[in-house]
Amino acid sequence: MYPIQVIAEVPERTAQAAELAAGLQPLTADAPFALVWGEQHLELRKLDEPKLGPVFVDFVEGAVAHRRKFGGGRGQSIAKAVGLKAGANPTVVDATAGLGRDAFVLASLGCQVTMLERHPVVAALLADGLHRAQQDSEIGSWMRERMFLRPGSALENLRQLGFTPDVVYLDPMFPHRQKSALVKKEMRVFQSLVGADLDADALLPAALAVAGKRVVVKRPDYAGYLNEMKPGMSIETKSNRFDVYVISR
Ligand SMILES: C[S@@+](CC[C@H](N)C(=O)[O-])C[C@H]1O[C@@H](n2cnc3c(N)ncnc32)[C@H](O)[C@@H]1O
Repeated sequence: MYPIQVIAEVPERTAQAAELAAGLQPLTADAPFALVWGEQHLELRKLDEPKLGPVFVDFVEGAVAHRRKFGGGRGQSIAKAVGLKAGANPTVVDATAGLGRDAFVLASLGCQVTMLERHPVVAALLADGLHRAQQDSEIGSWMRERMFLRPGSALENLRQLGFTPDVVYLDPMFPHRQKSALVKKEMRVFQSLVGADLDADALLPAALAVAGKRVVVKRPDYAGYLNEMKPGMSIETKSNRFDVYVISR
């Protein structure tokens, strides 16, 4: 059961809200979370902590858009981790898509990225953000060609991809070490909805079985290796680590 209610704030969104609610059954009327369809977008609110603010996906003007314009381009650690080089744009399956930020960075650098997301609320937020970005006059054309979403469990979806991705990228939720007040407001709402991905270890063998060239796992710098498997190399950033498993078949 998802402790969430679906609300249409404007009449034009009533049908979409009803469709979404039907897919999320059963709902609880007094749920602490609400998915709210407003005029512009779909957003997640934590009703018992309104100060935390809403969570929604914005590839056009949000923080990821800023990073696309002013970030480190192909010199970024995530780009090096997936093997992006001049003339090499690997195809990527992001098997733990979340709010699609990492996937968007890779797509904006030229990768074709298929996102898998099992949490239906997160998948709904992602689908809305993707839809709006695909209509945008600046980024819409390449978004339509490079970013795709398949809702559902990665363990099943990875087996049924129908193609061999160069890279499978994993970033499962890890319990946060920082004091909760220090965690960004948006992340607190997201984390309290999704919780820790306690079954994450199983993703690594599943990813290694389908990736053509490498599997990349993003971890906080204080976390151990996923599935306790030592990677071939690690790329460290200020607070994260990209563990890279190169495939040799
Ligand atoms: C830490 S978030 C990913 C954040 C993402 N890298 C970003 O940049 O926005 C982890 C996400 O993976 C999803 N997830 C975890 N295990 C999964 C699985 N087996 N299949 C599909 N999605 C999964 C969770 O629901 C959660 O939304």
